[in-house]
Amino acid sequence: MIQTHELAYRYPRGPALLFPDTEVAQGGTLLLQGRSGVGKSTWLSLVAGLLTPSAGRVRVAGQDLAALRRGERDRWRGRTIGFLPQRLHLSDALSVERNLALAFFAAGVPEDRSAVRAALEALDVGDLAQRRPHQLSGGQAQRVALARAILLRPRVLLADEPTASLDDQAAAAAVALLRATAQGCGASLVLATHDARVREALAGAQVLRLEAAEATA
Ligand SMILES: Nc1ncnc2c1ncn2[C@@H]1O[C@H](COP(=O)(O)OP(=O)(O)OP(=O)(O)O)[C@@H](O)[C@H]1O
Repeated sequence: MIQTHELAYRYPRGPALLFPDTEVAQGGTLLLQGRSGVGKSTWLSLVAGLLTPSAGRVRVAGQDLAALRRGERDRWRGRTIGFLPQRLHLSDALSVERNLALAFFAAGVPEDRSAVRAALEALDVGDLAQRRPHQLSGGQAQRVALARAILLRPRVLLADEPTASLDDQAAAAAVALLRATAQGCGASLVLATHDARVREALAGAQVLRLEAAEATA
């Protein structure tokens, strides 16, 4: 479940953004739409607790984010949010398996190697566990990043432009995979995209369309 109320964010040397109120049910799918620069990535970062709102409130899986102290917020995020960023942020210094293991460290919970193996198997990349990320194709790297995102069975799965660099077939597969993966762990799914193919694939899903509306505060 995600709820936002009068949410706004002002970048120190950038625009002030004001977001429409939103409610996404647990297990629901939200398409976050709007042209480039309108604030989709910012909205995702606010919901993930990576940015602190200038005004308004965010509640995710029953937790009011403003009630969390900084250190608590990082652990909360590690346990609650699965994030598939635009740039995948996999470390080439570590094997695929060790990249996933970092998620336990970030969440402050004991490492569980069998869960790492299970997540990689679920995304059909179990045989790549010992490779380094630079030895993977783009699609394989995305699957690995998705395996990392669901490793701790998040309540919310956030994906930022997951089809941006994919051809039609791969884009359809990525959307289907995200949906199935979110359903598999009962997570709410948010896809930020301006890709018409995703809109078509998820016709009927809840939509939040962001417009270029600057806050006056
Ligand atoms: N660190 C920053 N400092 C100042 N301005 C920023 C910063 N990050 C983003 N912005 C600005 O905030 C606005 C929203 O950016 P954001 O990345 O959220 O948009 P977006 O809708 O995700 O764009 P895209 O579709 O191109 O990824 C843009 O005008 C951007 O230039």
